[in-house]
Amino acid sequence: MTGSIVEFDRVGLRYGTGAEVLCDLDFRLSEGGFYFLTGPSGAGKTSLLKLLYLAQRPTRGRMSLFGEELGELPREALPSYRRRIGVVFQDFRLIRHLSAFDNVALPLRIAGYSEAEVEGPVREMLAWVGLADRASARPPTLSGGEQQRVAIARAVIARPELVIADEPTGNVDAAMAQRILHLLTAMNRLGTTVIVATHDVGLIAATPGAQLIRLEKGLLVDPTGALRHPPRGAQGAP
Ligand SMILES: Nc1ncnc2c1ncn2[C@@H]1O[C@H](COP(=O)(O)OP(=O)(O)OP(=O)(O)O)[C@@H](O)[C@H]1O
Repeated sequence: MTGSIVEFDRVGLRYGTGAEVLCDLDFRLSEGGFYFLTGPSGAGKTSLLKLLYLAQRPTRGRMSLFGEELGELPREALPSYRRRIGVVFQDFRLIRHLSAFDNVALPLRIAGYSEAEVEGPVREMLAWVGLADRASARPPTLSGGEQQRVAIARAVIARPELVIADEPTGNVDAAMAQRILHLLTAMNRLGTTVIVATHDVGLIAATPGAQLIRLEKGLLVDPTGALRHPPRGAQGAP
């Protein structure tokens, strides 16, 4: 049986003094699984992803990541956790003054790779996402779809243990969406756990082995209980 990479135990989140936007979330994600997070606009998908990539802390309940309970972790420990996670943000968050190449290279440089080790993989990844000829372009000169592809390349380049992607195909055409899905499923086969928030039913249909996590008004819809108690050996890999 695979272990859980993420465990939520009655997790709730509210922003400031507002109502809870996530309530009583109880679920586990298996190491090596592929998950789609779905639900209507405003259901709380981005908020749930923010908890996973440690941009927000739960206001209630307990959450563990990579087998560690987060409530007990000092703030200084968070960066080392974040380095194990690749994130594709809904609004990309590229560094404006760095070229596409340097944006994608960033996680490798932070991890201490030499320039000789960075060059080849970054060029290869940019070629994979169709941006070989845009390597020296800065984000403000790239289209939305091109920026999204740089963001995806940056999220996966350092082979993180967990990839979290918020609508990663929202700005690209159907052929590029398939290519991005292929990249994510290939990483998943190598052992990376992947969670993708999406409204794209075509993407979900093209990934038959993936598991669905559905949120509605901040609540997890899990009628079979499969997300609370994953069956033995469940991986969800396509
Ligand atoms: N920083 C914030 N401060 C206050 N409320 C917020 C904040 N971010 C999100 N919300 C509220 O939390 C709820 C869930 O928003 P969230 O962005 O998580 O939904 P979503 O499912 O990702 O929506 P979409 O599909 O439109 O991206 C919404 O009611 C939203 O208004």
